[in-house]
Amino acid sequence: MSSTSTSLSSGHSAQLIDGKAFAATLRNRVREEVQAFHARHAVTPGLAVVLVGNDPASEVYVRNKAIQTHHAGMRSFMHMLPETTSEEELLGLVDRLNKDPEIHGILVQLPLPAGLDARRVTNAIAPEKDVDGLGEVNAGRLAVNLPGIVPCTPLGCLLLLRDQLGDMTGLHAVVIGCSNLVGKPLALMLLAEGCTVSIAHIHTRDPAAIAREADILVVATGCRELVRKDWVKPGATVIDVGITRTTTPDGKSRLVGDVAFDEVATVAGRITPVPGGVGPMTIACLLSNTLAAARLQIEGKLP
Ligand SMILES: Nc1nc(=O)c2c([nH]1)NC[C@@H]1CN(c3ccc(C(=O)N[C@@H](CCC(=O)O)C(=O)O)cc3)C=[N+]21
Repeated sequence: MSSTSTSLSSGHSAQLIDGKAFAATLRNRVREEVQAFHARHAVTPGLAVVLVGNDPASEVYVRNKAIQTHHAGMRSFMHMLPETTSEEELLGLVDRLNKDPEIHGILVQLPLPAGLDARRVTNAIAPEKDVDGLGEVNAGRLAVNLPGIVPCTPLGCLLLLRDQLGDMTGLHAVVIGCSNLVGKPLALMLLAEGCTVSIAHIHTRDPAAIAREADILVVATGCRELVRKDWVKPGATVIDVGITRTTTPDGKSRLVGDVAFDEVATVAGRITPVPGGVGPMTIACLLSNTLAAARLQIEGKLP
């Protein structure tokens, strides 16, 4: 759905993958399903978001999450904790949220301030409430192809790719970046789709050469504009997960991705923009995961 050609003067120009429009469609579908769920069980799905410290960028995301959670007909519970919060206090909150029947999903915003063990906190979230899919139970279930809750950003990428490409069997997918949050789970999801998957990371000798083999190229490194035109096979589908905030010479704030968009769009077949690509899909998938978690807890099964 909703692809438009980028208006570049150069010969070949990529179709733009409109993540913002796709996310709006997904959020509407979640809202309808939340209504149907409420009609069956008289239960409103609830999402708890925990933010420790005051990182301004995180505060923006967290506020957006709360607004969109309400729009989807779900309840949102915000927990803003001071930078000085101890690990024991944070684990105590997670424990209370685990036991609270009004909460179906728990997300602890990352990164946590120095001194707090993110692995330990993430693992303390009950697996059936782990809407980020980052705990060992959900991560392990993904690795062995069992149903579970999968991380929001890779899920958003996968939904965009399925919508654009349909059956991906046999396509070569190259994922640049191997984080537990994005690259690694996405590589497993693409493998389950039947793709041949290569993962490039910080120690990869010639990432450009590997990227050039890709039918599907996903970039999740956090290195702004890492991927240039000569990294991309003509006609490839390019998904840009990176978001870096920069300031232009005239003092305006601007978001840039991990892909040099203007030049890559002249060779790629399809490409996601930043902003308006993967970012909005992440939040829409968080809402979808919260409903899935509520179904798992109330109906005993994942949708
Ligand atoms: N436990 C955890 N789970 C996360 O999923 C998580 C996290 N921690 N920490 C921070 C990152 C970042 N993240 C984004 C979500 C939406 C946009 C988004 O909507 N971006 C808009 C632009 C928003 C803007 O203008 O700033 C876009 O790309 O169009 C971006 C980034 C989720 N994260």
